[in-house]
Amino acid sequence: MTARRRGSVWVAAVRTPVGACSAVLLAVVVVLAVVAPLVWGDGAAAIDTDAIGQGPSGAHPFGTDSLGRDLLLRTLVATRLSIGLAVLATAIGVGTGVVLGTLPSVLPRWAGRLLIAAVDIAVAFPGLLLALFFAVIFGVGTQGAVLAIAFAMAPAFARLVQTLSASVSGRDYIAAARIAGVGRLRLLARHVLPNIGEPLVVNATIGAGSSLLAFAGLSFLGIGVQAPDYDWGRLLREGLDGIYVSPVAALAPAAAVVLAGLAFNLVGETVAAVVGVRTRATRRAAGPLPAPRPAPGGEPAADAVLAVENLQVAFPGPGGWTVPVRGVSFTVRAGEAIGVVGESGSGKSLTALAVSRLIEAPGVVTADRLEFAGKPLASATDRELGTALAMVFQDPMTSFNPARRVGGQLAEVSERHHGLSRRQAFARAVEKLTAVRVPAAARRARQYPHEFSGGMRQRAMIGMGLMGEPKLVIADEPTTALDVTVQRQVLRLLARTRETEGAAILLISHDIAVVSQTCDRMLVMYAGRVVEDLPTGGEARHPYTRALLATTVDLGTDRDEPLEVIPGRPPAPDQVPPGCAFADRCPLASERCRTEDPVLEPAGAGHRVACWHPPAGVLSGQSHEEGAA
Ligand SMILES: Nc1ncnc2c1ncn2[C@@H]1O[C@H](COP(=O)(O)OP(=O)(O)OP(=O)(O)O)[C@@H](O)[C@H]1O
Repeated sequence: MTARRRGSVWVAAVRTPVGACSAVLLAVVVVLAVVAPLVWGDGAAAIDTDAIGQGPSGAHPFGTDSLGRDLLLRTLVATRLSIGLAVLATAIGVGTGVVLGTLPSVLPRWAGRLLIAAVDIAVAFPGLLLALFFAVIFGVGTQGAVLAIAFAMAPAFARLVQTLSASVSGRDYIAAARIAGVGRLRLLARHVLPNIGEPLVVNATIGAGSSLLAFAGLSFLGIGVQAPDYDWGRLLREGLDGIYVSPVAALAPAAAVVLAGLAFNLVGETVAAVVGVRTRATRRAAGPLPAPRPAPGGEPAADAVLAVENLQVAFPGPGGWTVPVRGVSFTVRAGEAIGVVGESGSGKSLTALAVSRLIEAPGVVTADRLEFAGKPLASATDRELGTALAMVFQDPMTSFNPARRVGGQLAEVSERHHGLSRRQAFARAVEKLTAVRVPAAARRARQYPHEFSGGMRQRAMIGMGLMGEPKLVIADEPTTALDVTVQRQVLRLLARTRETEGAAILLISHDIAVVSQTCDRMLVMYAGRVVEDLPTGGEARHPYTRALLATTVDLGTDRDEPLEVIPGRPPAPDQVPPGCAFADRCPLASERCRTEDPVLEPAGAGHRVACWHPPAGVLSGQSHEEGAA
C-alpha cells in the first residue's frame, strides 16, 4: 500500500464516529501532557493556607487539597506523568513480550519449550497480582511500578506473539525462505515480525489503556508514584481520603483516568478498524465501477438452469478497479455438461465463484442477468442454493473441516435444509457416500478428512453435493490434484451424477482433453472473456481455441516433433489492451483486432465466436486423446 493510500485510509477511519472520538480524545490528552506542566505547573504547586480542603468554588472548580492547592490544575498537570509512565510501561512490556515470544523460534528446542511453558504459567496469573508481586520485588516507587506493570503485561504479549508467529510460520513463503537457507534470526526479522506487526500495534494501543489503569491502581495503593511527584492515582487516593468532606475532590482524577483510558482504547479500536477495513476503504478509493460493455440480450432457453449475461467481477486496487471477468455470457441447460477451459488467470474460477455467490467483499459482481433455476441468483435463499447447487473444489482437503468427521459434515446439509434428525441425516450421508463408491461407507463416515485418500475425499465432496437435489454441479479443477486413474473415477462419477440426478455440470479445467471427454459444450475463456462457445466435437474457429487444441499432448503425439506452444503470455487483468486481448499472440491479428474488441457472435448452430478473422478449416474441438480413444 502506498503512503498516499495509507493516508487516505486513516482519514476515512477518523471520519467514523469512533475514529473521530478517539482522535479528539487522543489530541486532548497529548496536548495536555505536553502543555499542562508548562502552563499550570506553578499554579498546581502553589500552596494556599487560606483555601485548605475547600469544596468546589468559582476559583477552584474541583476544590482544593489539604495544602490548599487547586485540584483541577493538579489533575491537568498530572497528565504528563500518568500518560508518560503508562506509555513507558507499555513499551517495555510489549518489547519484553516480543522478545519472549520470538525467542523460542531461535533457541534450541528444549530451551524454547521451557520458555513457552514459563510464559504459559505467567499468563495464568492475574495481571494485577503479578504487578503487585513485581512491585514488591522492584521496590516501592515510580521505577518499581513501571517495571512491575511492564513485566506483568509481558507474558500476555509473549503469548500473543507466539500465537501470531505460529499462524504465519506455516505459510509457503516462510517454508521457501527456510529452504533457501535463510537463518532463523533473519527469518524472524524479515519474514515473521513484519507480518504480525499490525495486530501487535493494535493490542499494544489497547494495552496502554490497561497499563494506565494499572498505574493509577498502584499509585492509589501507595506503591506507585511517591511524593512530591503525583499522578492521577495519587490524586485519586488523596481525594478519596476526604470524600466525605468534599466528594468532588476524587472526581477530577477519576474522570481523567476514565477519559485517557477511553482515548487509548478507542485509538486501538480505530487502528483495528483501519487494519480490518482497509479493503473497504480501498474500494471507495478505487472510484466508480467500470461500466461493462453492452451485451446482446435475449431470453435464455426455457430449461436453463443457469443463465449468465454480461457477468463482470471486479476488485478494487491501488490504481483503480481490476476486472478479471469482463462480460461473460452463457447458459447451462438442465442436464447439460459444459466445460470451461483457458489458461491460468483467464477468469474461470472467478466465474464459477460468482455464479455460486462466493465472491467476497471487496470483490464486486455485476451482471445484466444472473439466474439460477429460473430465479435471480441474488434472491435465492441459502436453502435453495445449499440443496440445488453443489460445488466441488480442486483441493477437497481445504473444503472439508479437518476437525470434524466426514459423515457429520455431509449430514449437516440434510439437518439444516431437510429438517432431518441427526441420526437420519447421518444415515443419508452413509447412503450418499456409498453412492459415490466410498468403500465401507458406514465406517468411513466416522473418519476425519485426513484419513481419506485424495480421490476418496473428492468423491466424498461430490457426495456432499448429492445430499441435496443438485440441479447444477460446479466442479473447479476437480481432478488436477489426482493421478490419472483416480481422475477417471472422479470424472465417471460426475457423469453418473448427471445421469442419475439429472444435474447439469459446469466443469472448469485447464485440460481440454478432460473437458472433451466429459462435456457436451466447451466455453473457451481468455483474459476474462468467453472467446468461443462450441460443441465439444465441433470445428474450433477462434485462433486461441485452435492454439489450445494444437498444444494438447497425448499418446499419439509425434515425439520427434517439437511440442506446440502458444507464444507470449495472456495479459494481466489490469493490463488488458483495448482491442482483442489475444491480438498480441495471434498470427492472424490485423489492425482492427488491436483497436476493436470482437463481440461473441453466433457462428453456426450452438456455436459462438469472438473473432474478427475466424480461420476456416477443420480443427475439431474434440481433443486428440478423445479422437484416439
Ligand atoms: N481477490 C482477487 N483480487 C484481485 N485479483 C484477483 C482476485 N482473485 C483472482 N484475481 C485475479 O483474477 C484473475 C483470474 O483468476 P481466476 O482464479 O479466475 O483464474 P483461473 O482462470 O481460474 O486460473 P487458474 O487456472 O490458475 O485457477 C487472475 O489474474 C487473478 O490474479
